[in-house]
Amino acid sequence: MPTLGVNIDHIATIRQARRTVEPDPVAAAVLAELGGADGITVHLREDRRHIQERDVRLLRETVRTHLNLEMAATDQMVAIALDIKPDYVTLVPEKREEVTTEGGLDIVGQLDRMNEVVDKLQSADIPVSLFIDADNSQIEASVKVKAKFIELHTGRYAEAHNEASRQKELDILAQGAKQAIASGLRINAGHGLTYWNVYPVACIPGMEELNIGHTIVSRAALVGLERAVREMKQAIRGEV
Ligand SMILES: CC(=O)[C@@H](O)[C@H](O)COP(=O)(O)O
Ligand SMILES: NCC(=O)COP(=O)(O)O
Repeated sequence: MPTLGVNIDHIATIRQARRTVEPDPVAAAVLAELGGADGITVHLREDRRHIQERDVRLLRETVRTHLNLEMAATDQMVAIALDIKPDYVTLVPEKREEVTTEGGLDIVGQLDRMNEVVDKLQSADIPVSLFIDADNSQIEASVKVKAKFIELHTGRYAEAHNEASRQKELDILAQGAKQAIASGLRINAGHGLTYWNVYPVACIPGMEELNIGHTIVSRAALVGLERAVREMKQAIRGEV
């Protein structure tokens, strides 16, 4: 079965809603690891809407599993990655106005640039994963640029509205995984996975790691709410 990389971006989203210091993603990473996370994933977006550079620097010091830094393939981000040295980098596409990552990277359309970025990072011993759709030509291009991993974008599978389209998207992911492994790539997957849709993706042969965030942070907010209210009542009574 694949390992679990817990994406803690949306802990930082709550903090940034008030530009305050809580909740701290660094504390969240410790708790995620105590809960069994096999890795910690953060997406340092160019617009810094959630995770901040300070978070990545501190996480580099505190994470005991492995740190996966998701980032756009820009010069600024490459410089940050070379300085902080995460355990691996996942290159992702970014649009400023998007609510969340909308699709996979176009490796085919920017082969030279991807080649350059993958080479810079991997020459510094930072393995690179490319976040792509399970598309034949994008997988071939990922092999050409010599990335160690790809992360299959599971967004379309997650958003499928009925069983038939979900099964169709799952078959596409499984076929992409098969092609990638046969070409020597290692495979991860993520985006939009939930407690209800994760298992079929976890069963795809050769899947190494699933990166999951939003659903875990959402559930944490609900399962932790009763205790949080109880503790505030105690605080009001001067008991904590
Ligand atoms: C690339 C990816 O799937 C994650 O980084 C996800 O996008 C979480 O971050 P956002 O919610 O900011 O998109
Ligand atoms: N790369 C996917 C990821 O890190 C988490 O995505 P999500 O579970 O927050 O949709």
